[in-house]
Amino acid sequence: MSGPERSGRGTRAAVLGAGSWGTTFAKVLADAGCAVTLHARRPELCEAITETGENPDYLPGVRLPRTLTATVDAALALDGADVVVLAVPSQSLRANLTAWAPLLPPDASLLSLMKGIELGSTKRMSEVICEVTGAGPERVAALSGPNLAREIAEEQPAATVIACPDDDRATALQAACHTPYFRPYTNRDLVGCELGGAVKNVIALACGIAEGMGFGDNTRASLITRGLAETARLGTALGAELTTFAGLAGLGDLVATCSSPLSRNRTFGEKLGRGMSLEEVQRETRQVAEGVKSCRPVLELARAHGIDVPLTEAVVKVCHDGVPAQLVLKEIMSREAKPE
Ligand SMILES: NC(=O)C1=CN([C@@H]2O[C@H](COP(=O)(O)OP(=O)(O)OC[C@H]3O[C@@H](n4cnc5c(N)ncnc54)[C@H](O)[C@@H]3O)[C@@H](O)[C@H]2O)C=CC1
Ligand SMILES: O=C(CO)COP(=O)(O)O
Repeated sequence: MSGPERSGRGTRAAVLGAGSWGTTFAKVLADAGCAVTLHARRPELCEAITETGENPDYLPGVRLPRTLTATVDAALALDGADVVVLAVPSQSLRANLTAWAPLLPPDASLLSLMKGIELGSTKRMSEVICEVTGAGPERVAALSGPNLAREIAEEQPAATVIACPDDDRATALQAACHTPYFRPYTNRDLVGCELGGAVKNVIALACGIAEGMGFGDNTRASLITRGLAETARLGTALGAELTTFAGLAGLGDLVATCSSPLSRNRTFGEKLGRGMSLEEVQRETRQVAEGVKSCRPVLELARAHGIDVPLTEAVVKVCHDGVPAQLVLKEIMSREAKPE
């Protein structure tokens, strides 16, 4: 593996989705030496990025590399791309990708940045990508890890995982985004990495709810640890490797998201824990908090495989069934006593 200095040189990348993570990752790719085009939906955002060299809506104050260009034209962004990065909210992937699929270069690697499970189908994002585009699984990868966008945009050091069943593609993607501040590892366990990313958002909601109810570090550590246990139970039932959950896409991401005030999921949960209704919190939330929608398909997946996921169940009750957090807490704490 080459060093991080410009190891992406010669790679053309299209990033579809100019929100906080799409824009940040476009910067990472450009800093690694790739030629990057960022696709945004709104012309006024494209203009602002082009004119000011910043994304004022999602990353105010962060200078974007001059080599990064923005466009509303998806065909232009995708023309000649070796790497296509998908960075839209999970529940909007299918509709967006249906429009983009005819424009995808035939051999491009398709890299998902998304951390969610599709409502209705209970599919992981890589499964949706294969289904909509007809791409073979070897072309599809997911990037996941403790990667709060704002910190990475500020070039604070962090590591991540690129999961892909094809080793050569994983290594090429690793080179394309390796910078002095962003260190990607490869992994073959796509199921485990995607599931870790999706379920940690649900557990981060639980941590936020606990925070909003006034509880401290013991509660959060208990939720993180038992949350990891239920993620690993579900993941291994779906074919993931147990060791993935001890890695960056498991424990790493869970710790970062559950602890950080930058996390949208944790912040969303905190407002619920303080007594706001789902609708009230949704009204004042501009960016996506994936766990709010993904908690239901995660629970559905768990039930279909006979796996006990009490924390996910608790989050579904608070978010969608209108059960007061105090009552859900009482239920969780009085579950049957058992060995760890
Ligand atoms: N922000 C972060 O720190 C990280 C986010 N992620 C994941 O990356 C994915 C994208 O997240 P962000 O960029 O943070 O989201 P965001 O809410 O900041 O931006 C979403 C982007 O998708 C676009 N979009 C396209 N179709 C849309 C639709 N139908 N509804 C709403 N927006 C639509 C929006 O215009 C916007 O550019 C999510 O799955 C998230 O979990 C993963 C790691 C870090
Ligand atoms: O996935 C993330 C960090 O790795 C971002 O978490 P939030 O979506 O909760 O902000």
